[in-house]
Amino acid sequence: MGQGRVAVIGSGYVGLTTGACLARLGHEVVCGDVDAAKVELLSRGEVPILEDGLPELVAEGLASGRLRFVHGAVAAISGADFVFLCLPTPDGGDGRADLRIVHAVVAEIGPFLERDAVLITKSTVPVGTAQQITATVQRPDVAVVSNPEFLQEGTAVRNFMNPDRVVVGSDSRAAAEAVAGLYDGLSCPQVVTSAESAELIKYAANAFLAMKLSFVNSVAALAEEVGADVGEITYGMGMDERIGSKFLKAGPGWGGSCFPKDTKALAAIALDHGVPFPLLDATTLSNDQAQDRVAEMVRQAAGGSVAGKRIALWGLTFKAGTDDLRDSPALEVAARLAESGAELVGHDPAVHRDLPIKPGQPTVRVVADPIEAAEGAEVLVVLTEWPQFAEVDLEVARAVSAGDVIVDARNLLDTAAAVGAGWTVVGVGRPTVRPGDPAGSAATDAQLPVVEVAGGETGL
Ligand SMILES: NC(=O)C1=CN([C@@H]2O[C@H](COP(=O)(O)OP(=O)(O)OC[C@H]3O[C@@H](n4cnc5c(N)ncnc54)[C@H](O)[C@@H]3O)[C@@H](O)[C@H]2O)C=CC1
Ligand SMILES: O=C(O)[C@H]1O[C@H](OP(=O)(O)OP(=O)(O)OC[C@H]2O[C@@H](n3ccc(=O)[nH]c3=O)[C@H](O)[C@@H]2O)[C@H](O)[C@@H](O)[C@@H]1O
Repeated sequence: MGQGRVAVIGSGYVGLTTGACLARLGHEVVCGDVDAAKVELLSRGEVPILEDGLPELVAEGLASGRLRFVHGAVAAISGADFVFLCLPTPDGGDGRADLRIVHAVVAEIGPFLERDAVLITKSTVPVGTAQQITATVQRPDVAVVSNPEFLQEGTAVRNFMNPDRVVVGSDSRAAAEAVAGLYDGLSCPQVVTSAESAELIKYAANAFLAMKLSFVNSVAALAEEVGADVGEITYGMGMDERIGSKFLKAGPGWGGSCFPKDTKALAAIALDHGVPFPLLDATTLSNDQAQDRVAEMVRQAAGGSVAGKRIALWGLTFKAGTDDLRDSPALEVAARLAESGAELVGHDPAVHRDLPIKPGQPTVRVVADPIEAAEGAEVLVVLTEWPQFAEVDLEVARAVSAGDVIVDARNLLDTAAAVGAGWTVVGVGRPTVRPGDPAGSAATDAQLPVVEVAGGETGL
């Protein structure tokens, strides 16, 4: 396995996972972050984000001495052969990625990098960033490698340790292969490319996944109009191996810290290079529409207007299994309801404080229990697919609510049980089910029947 001392700059979702996992793979890792309070917490083994398995790995790394946390980037790179940049690259406001933090850190550490160190962008950065960094560093002995990260929040450790692939791209094949060598303990293909290709692989992968979800959410909108069920449709579509069954769940739009910004950033890259790429704008537009549609479902469920009405929100994070609220579709829907005058009470297993939806807007009052959120609510809305919500006693929820409609924007709940408890259930992309109706086609993917037919021998 490739060996070397590793510095990781930025100890957020990506940097902390990278540092802890590389330490598990046997490397000596020093993580540097500008946030002194975070460094202090991490040095004590306290992990400030919800990420399955990460506290255990951090504790293991600290105990073995292979993982350390220091304040600042320069302090982290002393003695490092490999320096990973895991810094924020947010939307700069016009869709383009804002690289100010990346460039500032590169300028800060450039003169202090060890001789022959390799500088690696793990942050998602636009095409040409490796070239720009090379120009900023002005060190012929220092190679720059793009090594994009594909982990998903909530399953970050598992994804890092069992990746579909590791991508490394650079002008220097030797440097790219040395970085790939750090992952030799993992059994996965290693893809060695140019820096430009590696940078684009990351954006293309994220935008493609976002496009897939936008497509499904538009199919869901159509299904609602024609009386079809998106669960049945995606089940049938997903059996085609060229399409695949993953990432086909309709919902309240997609979000998170990366899909929205990366889809816009790729659109900006295409625009800047004079390449028409209309699918990307359509992907974002369709997502806005999906969020609008869920807000409209809630308005209809409230009798045409939510003004002055209490609405219960089950789920606030951008998906289950994470505490991340960045670009959460749940908060996008909440913002639309707040603009229409709704009073919002929310519950989320990973959120323990009231939330300002957006600057200048009212807050979601956050309570500790889903039943408490339902108390006095005119409409109950499921916005995040936490499995805990499927366990709630819907009869009790119905008894404390002021209304009788659930908008299940994740198609999560047991519709038959909900209807049995007196609820009308409005799902995404499927027919509404009311008490007295047959339970309808509320089957989940797992429940759908497949009739196996013995294949004939055609000789083809
Ligand atoms: N969150 C995710 O699931 C994934 C994110 N990415 C990409 O990885 C990059 C980082 O994302 P996250 O880890 O989510 O961000 P984050 O916001 O969770 O973490 C960034 C960290 O960098 C630190 N930092 C900021 N300025 C600094 C400086 N000047 N010196 C040292 N540390 C500094 C912050 O204090 C923070 O701890 C972004 O480019 C993102 O697009 C890629 C794959 C997955
Ligand atoms: O670059 C990144 O930051 C990461 O972005 C996503 O990972 P993540 O943001 O953690 O979240 P996902 O699991 O991809 O979910 C994104 C959004 O799509 C939604 N989603 C996902 C899957 C699905 O079938 N339906 C659906 O609505 C989720 O609820 C969520 O709002 C990518 O999946 C990662 O590969 C990538 O590394």
